[in-house]
Amino acid sequence: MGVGKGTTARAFAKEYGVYNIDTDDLIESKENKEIKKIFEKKGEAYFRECEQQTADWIEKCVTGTLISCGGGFYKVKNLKKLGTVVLLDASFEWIHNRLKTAKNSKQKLAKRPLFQDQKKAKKLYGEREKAYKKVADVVVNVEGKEMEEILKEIAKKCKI
Ligand SMILES: Nc1ncnc2c1ncn2[C@@H]1O[C@H](COP(=O)(O)OP(=O)(O)OP(=O)(O)O)[C@@H](O)[C@H]1O
Ligand SMILES: O=C(O)C1=C[C@@H](O)[C@@H](O)[C@H](O)C1
Repeated sequence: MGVGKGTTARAFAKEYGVYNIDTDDLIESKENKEIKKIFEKKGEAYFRECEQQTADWIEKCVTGTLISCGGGFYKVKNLKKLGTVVLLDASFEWIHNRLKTAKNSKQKLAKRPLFQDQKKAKKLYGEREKAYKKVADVVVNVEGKEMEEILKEIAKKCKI
């Protein structure tokens, strides 16, 4: 969380004239509940089922679209059938530092149940780091880069 998936996806869509969708937004819309509430009322396992359903829908129905996803979405069974997987990479410290200074970061953190506790969040990052790199087709390090540079690198590496 917080590496900039949503912000980058929106900027990329604008620059390259494609549509973008976000799996967290799709789930909130389908469930008619914020993610925080889904975790509270139905639990994480239910949220993960929602992610798998979303992946199944994407596989069946979505083409030519940029998809930003939740931090745990990489675990869906059919990830590699959905398209080119781009990892926006940055260290935990860098992400955390930017979140501390970003103007909407308090709201952002409040919305994400798995990031309420910094120690636990760091542990989760450590557990996922290798798995993210394993599933990624393309890795773009975003630390200290301007958005323009990030977008160009994504486009070049994805041959767009
Ligand atoms: N290139 C950027 N320059 C400056 N601030 C940025 C940039 N990209 C993202 N941010 C800020 O960093 C924070 C996290 O970005 P964003 O919400 O896009 O992350 P995310 O990975 O989509 O998070 P989540 O998975 O929780 O939705 C936001 O406050 C956003 O405004
Ligand atoms: O990293 C995660 O597992 C999550 C990240 C968020 O984007 C949301 O998908 C949800 O809060 C879970």
